[in-house]
Amino acid sequence: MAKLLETENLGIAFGGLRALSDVTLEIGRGEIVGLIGPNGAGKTTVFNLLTDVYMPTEGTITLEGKSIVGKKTYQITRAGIARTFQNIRLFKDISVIDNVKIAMEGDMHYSALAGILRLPSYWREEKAADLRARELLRVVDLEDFADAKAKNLPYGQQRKLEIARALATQPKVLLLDEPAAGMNPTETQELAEMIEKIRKKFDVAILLIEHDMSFVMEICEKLYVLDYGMVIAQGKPEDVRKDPKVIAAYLGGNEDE
Ligand SMILES: Nc1ncnc2c1ncn2[C@@H]1O[C@H](COP(=O)(O)OP(=O)(O)OP(=O)(O)O)[C@@H](O)[C@H]1O
Repeated sequence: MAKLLETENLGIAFGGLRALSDVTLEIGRGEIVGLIGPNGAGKTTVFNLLTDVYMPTEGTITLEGKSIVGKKTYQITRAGIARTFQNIRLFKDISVIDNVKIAMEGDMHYSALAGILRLPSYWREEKAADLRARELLRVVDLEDFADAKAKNLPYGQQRKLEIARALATQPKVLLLDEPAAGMNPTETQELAEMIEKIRKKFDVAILLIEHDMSFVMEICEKLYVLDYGMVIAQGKPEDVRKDPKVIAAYLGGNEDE
C-alpha cells in the first residue's frame, strides 16, 4: 500500500526525560495499524507529536510526502489527520448532532452576514450539514440519539461520538486513542466491526492505541510495539505477539496490560 503518513527517527525529551527515540512508523492508505506497549511507553506522545500538541526534538513527520512538523493543529486537521482522545473531549452540554456539526465548521461556506440574517445560503449549508452529520451518526450507530445531550450518552457511546466528530473533518488518517477503553466485550466487538466499516466507507487509514489485545489482534494489519519510548517490534500481529522482546516488555509491565 502507498505510504500516507510516515515518521522517521522521531524523538522528544521532556526536560531530562527522553520520552521517545528513533520512532519510525509507516501508515499506508486505508491501513489499520496498532500502536501498543506498556503504560508510559510513549504511545499518546506519538499522537501528540502527530497533531502538534508537542514539537519533536528530532525526526520528521510527513503526510503524503509533505512535512507537517511545525504546522498548527488546525492545519494538520485540514491536511487530513484527525484524532480522538484517551479522556473523551466532547461539548457535553450540547446535543449529539451539534457536537458533530461543530467539528464540520471548517467546511461551512456562507458569509457571517448570511449567518446573521439567515439568508438562503445559510439555510442551504445548514441543511447539507444536518444531512451529513446524521449520516456520520448513522455510521457510529448514534442516529437515534442525535438530539440527546452528549453528557447523557453512556460512556461507550461518547467514544463513538468522538469518532463521528473526528470523521466530520474528512480525515485521511484517523488516530484513535484507546477507543475500546471502558467498553464491555459486546461493545468492543461492535466497535471492531464499526472501525472496519469506517475504513471501507471513508477510505481512511486508522492508527490506534489500544490495551485490549484481542481487539488489536482482530482488526490491525500491522502493529508497532513501543517500550520505553522506542519501537521494539513491528509487523503482522501474529508475528509480533510471539516476539520475545514483546513478551518480556509486557511481562515486565503493569498487570493490567
Ligand atoms: N508533557 C509531558 N511532560 C513530561 N513528561 C511527559 C509529558 N507527556 C508525556 N510524558 C512522559 O512521557 C512518557 C510517555 O507517556 P505517554 O503518555 O505517551 O505513554 P503511553 O504509552 O500513552 O501510556 P498509557 O498507556 O499509560 O496511556 C511517560 O513517562 C510520561 O510521563
